[in-house]
Amino acid sequence: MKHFEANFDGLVGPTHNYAGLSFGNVASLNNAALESNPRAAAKQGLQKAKALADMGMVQGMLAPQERPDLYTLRRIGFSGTDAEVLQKAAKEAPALLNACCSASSMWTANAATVSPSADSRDGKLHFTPANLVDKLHRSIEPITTGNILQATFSDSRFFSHHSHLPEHASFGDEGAANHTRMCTEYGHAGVELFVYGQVATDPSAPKPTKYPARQTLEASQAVARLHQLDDESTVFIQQNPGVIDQGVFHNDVIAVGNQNVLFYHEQAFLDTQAKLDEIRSKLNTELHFIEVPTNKVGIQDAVKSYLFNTQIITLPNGEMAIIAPTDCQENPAVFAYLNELLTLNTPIKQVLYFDVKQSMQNGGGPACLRLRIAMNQAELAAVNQHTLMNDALFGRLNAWVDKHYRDRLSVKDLADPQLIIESRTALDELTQIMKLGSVYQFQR
Ligand SMILES: NCCC[C@H](NC(=O)CCC(=O)O)C(=O)O
Repeated sequence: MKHFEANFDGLVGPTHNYAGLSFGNVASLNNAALESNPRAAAKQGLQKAKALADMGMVQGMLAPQERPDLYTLRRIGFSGTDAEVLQKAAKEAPALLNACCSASSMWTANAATVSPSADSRDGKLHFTPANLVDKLHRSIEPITTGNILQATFSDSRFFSHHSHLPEHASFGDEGAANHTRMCTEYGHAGVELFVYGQVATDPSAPKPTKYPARQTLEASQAVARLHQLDDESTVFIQQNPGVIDQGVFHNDVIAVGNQNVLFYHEQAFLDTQAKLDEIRSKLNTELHFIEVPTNKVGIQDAVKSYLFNTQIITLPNGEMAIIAPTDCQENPAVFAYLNELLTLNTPIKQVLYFDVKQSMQNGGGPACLRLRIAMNQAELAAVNQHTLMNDALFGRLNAWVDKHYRDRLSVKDLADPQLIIESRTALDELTQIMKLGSVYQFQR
């Protein structure tokens, strides 16, 4: 049966804004208080998704979440009408209001960890929504994420959905941003790499000192157990704490894999050589470990340009391409490296640049915007077909964005009660376009 890797991109929500919510994420902090353009953000994401579909890739979209999150605001004691809840929160706890308004679910690399059926003992495709406990504004995502994933991958003959891990720092889980998979063919058993930032149950183990390590080994191991993966098909790698302290808040800011290619910075991991040997022993095939040295691209350039937050995709002709943000073109060291990479006799034969600056300004590159799902033809046929990108969906979603989204939004606009009405009207219509049913609380 045919098998391939699908990308499901997060549709940017109507409240996309810059609130400086992510300590340890340099772009989020540096761009706090910048005015955003939700309409442009959504359209940049749609352009990238459509371009991949046009290249013959399987491309889907995942719906955004309902924001402002009035349920959380009520849960923490703000009462009255919707408008009163917003006004009181804006006055008494503006930082909490900001956290309840983020469109951060757009970064679907953090929505969940996904293991394909080829790797799991029960032969099903497994999903575990990430609990995202390290950041308040993201910790309110997993329940609705689970609803959206179940509405998109609903057929229980093929798909197995788990609940998110316990909501405690010991199980800090950021989903696929800290997970990559190596394989020969997408439909054959591969090796799943789980990259963690700290060991929660061992206080003496290495960890960053300045910024948080969002992913724990305990969380990664729990996901591997839930997904029925064997020791032989998993490798657990610790991220270098030193790079977390320089702004590498997820592994996908410093490494990315596709099939038999692992593209990573020389400083990305601890015990690099031993871990590469382990991958080699567990995946017996020709592997391309493309290590980028510090003297060619420093950590600051990697973080600023998001060289590793690129998507490496296998095109229908079998060649690989890198989908990079235009920020990589604008950084001389990174641009020179990417041009050199194309001459290095690796499977990567082209680099395509996309403007995703609205997302980049919050620390999300092309890879953050997508959730990868390796699947086969039968599984694809079981997916909600109204979520799959094609000319019709692209047209409908662009028209939907034009109709409902603002072209500027600043943090002070988040208390505007009109924004809730606009957002709910838009999402209600979206659930009809994508035939999702009632995934949002306001619809239940
Ligand atoms: N995978 C990319 C995730 C980026 C995301 N940024 C944010 O949430 C920034 C939100 C803000 O600051 O308004 C994060 O850090 O988790």
